[in-house]
Amino acid sequence: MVTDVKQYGATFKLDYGLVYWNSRLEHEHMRLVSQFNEGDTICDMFAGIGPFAVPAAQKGCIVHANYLNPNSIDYLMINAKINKVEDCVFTYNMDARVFMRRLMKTPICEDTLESELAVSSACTIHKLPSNGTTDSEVERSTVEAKKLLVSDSNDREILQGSCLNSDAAAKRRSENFADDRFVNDGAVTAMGRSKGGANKRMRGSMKSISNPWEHVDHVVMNLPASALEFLDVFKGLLQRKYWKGPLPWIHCYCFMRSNETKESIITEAEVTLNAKTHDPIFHRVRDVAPNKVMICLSFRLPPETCFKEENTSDTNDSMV
Ligand SMILES: C[S@@+](CC[C@H](N)C(=O)[O-])C[C@H]1O[C@@H](n2cnc3c(N)ncnc32)[C@H](O)[C@@H]1O
Repeated sequence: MVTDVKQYGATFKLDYGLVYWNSRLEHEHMRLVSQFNEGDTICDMFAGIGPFAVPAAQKGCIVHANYLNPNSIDYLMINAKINKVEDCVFTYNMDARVFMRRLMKTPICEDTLESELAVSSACTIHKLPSNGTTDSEVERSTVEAKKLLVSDSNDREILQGSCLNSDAAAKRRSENFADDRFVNDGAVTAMGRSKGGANKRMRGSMKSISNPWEHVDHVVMNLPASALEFLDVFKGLLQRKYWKGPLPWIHCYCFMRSNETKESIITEAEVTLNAKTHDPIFHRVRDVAPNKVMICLSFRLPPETCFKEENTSDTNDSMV
């Protein structure tokens, strides 16, 4: 059943039979987005139909939103369009670990700054991975995405519009912003495609756009049953020589059962990260069952986790 729901200023179209939606998370979506600033770069590893991604984009953030279920990505793109933020939301349809590794992959050639990002955007919905056929999860999700593409001509228009736009924007970002995160009005306007809405707002107000391998402000991980396990993706993910500014905040959702404590959850995260977190923030989201609460563990990514050693640059190629 297709229906429309509203969360604060955003409208979401969804089919309850095809996608995940939990209206009890409304306040949590808004709480987290309230921590983002205009111009921030956000990665949402488990984006669903966009309850973090769309309001973040409405706020003037650039959002890289990924999900394994192609039906959800379909609705995410529809919702980005409904809310007039399709130019700020880049969508990906692959396993979350593969997504992060591809997004953070540094330029193939430092001189041209040709980047894997364009490949990443292109291969998500309407193209096969360039030569990444070794990863069965990407392969599977891409095949599913291809099926989706031929299934409905109305959706196809939206899918292709969004993808083409993402590709063009990614290319422009490679050309214009690779050396300098701080861009002028004109460069940002060049990203805009539709009239009015968020784009109009962005023209006058957006301050910076970064290549994700250079800077990301927040990573959202809303997969409470196993997000803690996915923290391993950050090991050696970034290259110090490219990174600019502070490391990202990670917002990792998980369940805490009666036999667990705040300390045991943090320890589990730190074991996976292989590093200590500094002043992690522990937020209780909601009671899920008598002995189970959903929590959000937020912390800045420790440098010991994410920077590969300078002399192991080949690690970047072996990751995907
Ligand atoms: C709890 S939902 C969160 C959706 C959205 N962020 C929200 O708040 O409504 C997490 C979803 O992640 C998807 N998922 C599971 N494993 C995944 C993976 N390896 N990569 C990407 N998405 C995955 C599942 O389909 C699951 O429904």
